[in-house]
Amino acid sequence: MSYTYIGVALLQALSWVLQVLLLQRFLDAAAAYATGSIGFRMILLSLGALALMYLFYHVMDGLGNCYEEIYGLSVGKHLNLMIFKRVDSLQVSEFEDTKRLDYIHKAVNGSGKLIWIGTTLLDILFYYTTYFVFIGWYLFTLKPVLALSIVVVFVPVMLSEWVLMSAFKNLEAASAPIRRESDYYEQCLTDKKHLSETRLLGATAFFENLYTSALQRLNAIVLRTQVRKHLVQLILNIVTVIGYGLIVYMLFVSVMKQEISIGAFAAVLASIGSLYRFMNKLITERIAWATENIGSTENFLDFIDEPVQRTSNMPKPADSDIELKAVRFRYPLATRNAVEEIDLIIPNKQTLAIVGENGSGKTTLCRIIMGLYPPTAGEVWYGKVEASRTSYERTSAVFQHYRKYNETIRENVRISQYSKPADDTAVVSTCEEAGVLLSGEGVKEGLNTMLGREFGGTDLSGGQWQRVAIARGLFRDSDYMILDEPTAAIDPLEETRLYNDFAALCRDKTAVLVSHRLGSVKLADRILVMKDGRIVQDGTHEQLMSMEGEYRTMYEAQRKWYV
Ligand SMILES: Nc1ncnc2c1ncn2[C@@H]1O[C@H](COP(=O)(O)OP(=O)(O)OP(=O)(O)O)[C@@H](O)[C@H]1O
Repeated sequence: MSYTYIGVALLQALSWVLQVLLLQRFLDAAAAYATGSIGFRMILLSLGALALMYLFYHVMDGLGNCYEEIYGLSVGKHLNLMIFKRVDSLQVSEFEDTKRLDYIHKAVNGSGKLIWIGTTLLDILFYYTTYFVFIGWYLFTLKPVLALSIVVVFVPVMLSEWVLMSAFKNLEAASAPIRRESDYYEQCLTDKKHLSETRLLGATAFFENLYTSALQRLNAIVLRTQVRKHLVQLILNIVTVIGYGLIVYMLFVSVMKQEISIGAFAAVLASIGSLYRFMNKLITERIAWATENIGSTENFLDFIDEPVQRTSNMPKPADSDIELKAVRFRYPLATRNAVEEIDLIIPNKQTLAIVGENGSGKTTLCRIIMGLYPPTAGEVWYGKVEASRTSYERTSAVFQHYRKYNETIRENVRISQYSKPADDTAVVSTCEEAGVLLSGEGVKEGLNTMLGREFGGTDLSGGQWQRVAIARGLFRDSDYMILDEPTAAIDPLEETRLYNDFAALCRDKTAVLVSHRLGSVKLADRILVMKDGRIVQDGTHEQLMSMEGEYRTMYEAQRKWYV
C-alpha cells in the first residue's frame, strides 16, 4: 500500500515538472512559429503534449488523494490497535489519577493525528522533495542564481514553523484537562445516563455555566496561540513575497539581456508562481498542521514507548492462599488512606464476606485483593506471585458498578469467557442460574435479544441488568470469585435464592463477597467487618454474634427492621 502511495506521489511531482518543461517548449515553439522557422503542426504537437501532461497530473492528483484516504484508514486501524493493547497493559489503578487520565487522553488523541503527520512526511519526502529537486535543477540549468529562489522561499518558512512547534505543544498540554472538563459537562447535559436527573434537579443551567466557563478558558488559551501563529506567519509571508519579487526582477533582467528565451521566462515565471503556491501549501497548511499536532503525537509515541506493566503471559495462580501484608491504599489526590494496615490471609477455597458501613473500604479492598490496584504500601501475594503481576485468567468478578453492554444477551454473558467455544447450552444454563429471563415481553429473541437502546435493543430494568452481570461473572471459569454487592438491585426473594446458589457455586473457589444484607453473608466461612479502612472484626457469623461489636449491632438493626 505505502509503495503505491509513494509511486503516485513521485509521478505527481514529476508530472508537475514536466508541465513546466512542456510549457517552455510550447512557448518557444510559438515564438519560432511567429518568426516562421517552424510549422503550425509543431505548435499543435507541443500543445497536445502539454495538455496530456496536465491531464496526467490531475489523474495522479486524484489517485494520490484516494490513496491518502485509504492509507490513513489502514494506518489508523493499526495505531488504534496499538493504543488498545497499550491501555490493556496498564494497571487499572492508573485510571484513578486524573493527571494520568489526561495523559492517556492526549495519547489517544495523538494517534489519529500521527496518521496525517505520517502522510505529510511521505508527501514531503516523495512529492515535494522530488518537485523541488527537479525544479531547482531546471532553474539552475537556466541560470544558477535562479536556483537560490527555492532557498529564499524555504528558509524563513521553516524557521517560523520551528518557533510555532513549542507553542502548540504547550497548548496541547494546557488544553487537555479543560477539554476533559468540558466534555464531562457536555455529557451531563446531553447523555442519556445523566439527562433525567439533570432535568429533574433543574441542574441544566448549573452545567451550562460550568460548560461555558470551561470553554471560555479553553478559547482564551487557543486564541493566544493562534494570534502568535498568525503573527509569525505574517512575518513569513512578507519575507517570502520580498524574495518572490527579487526573483521576478532577476528574470526580467535576464530576459532583457537575452540570457534566457521568452519561453523560458514565461515557464519560469509560472513555475516560480507554482513553487511559491506549493511552498505556501506545504508549509502553512501541511507543515503548520503537523506542527500544531506534533505535541499530541509525541504524547502518543511516549505512551506507546512506556515500559509494559502487564503482559499476556503473566502467571495464573490457582489453588493458592491470598496474603495481604501491612497493606495501605490511598487514591491519587486523596488526603487519607482508603484502607489501612490490612494483614489478612484468605486460605484457598475459603468464602469470605466483607461487611461495613458506606465508605469503610470494602470495594477498595476487593480491588486490592484482585490485584487491580497495587497497594500504596505493603504487599499482596497469590501464593508465591505478587498480585499485580498475576494474570486475571482465573479470577471472575461481579462488580458493584457493572457494565451494561449494548450486545445480545449471549454476548453479554459470553464476553467473560470469550476464548471458550460458543456453547448456547452453557450460556442458557448460566442465565437460568442467575435468573436472566430468556423469553417473554422484551426478550422475544432469547439469547439473540439485543440489549441496550444504543443499537435499537431492549432496555432492561436495573435488577434484570444485574442478573445479566451475575450470569457474566458465573460463566467465567475461575478459581477466585469476587462478588461486590452483586444483588443490590435485585428483589428479596430472588436475592435469597441467588445467595444460596452463590454459596454452592463458590464452594470449590476462593470467594470474596461484599454485601450490606447481613442475612445473606451468614453462609460465608468467615466474615470481616470494616470501619474507616480497617478490619475491626473477623470471624464466623456465630462468633461475631456471640460478642459485642459492629457486626452484632448492624445485624440486630437490620433484623429489627424486618420484624
Ligand atoms: N476513585 C476514588 N478516588 C478517591 N477516593 C475514593 C475513590 N473511591 C473510593 N474512594 C474513597 O475511599 C474510601 C473507601 O471507599 P470504598 O468504595 O472502598 O468503600 P465501600 O466500603 O465499598 O463503600 P460502599 O459501601 O459505599 O460501596 C471512601 O472514603 C471513598 O471516599
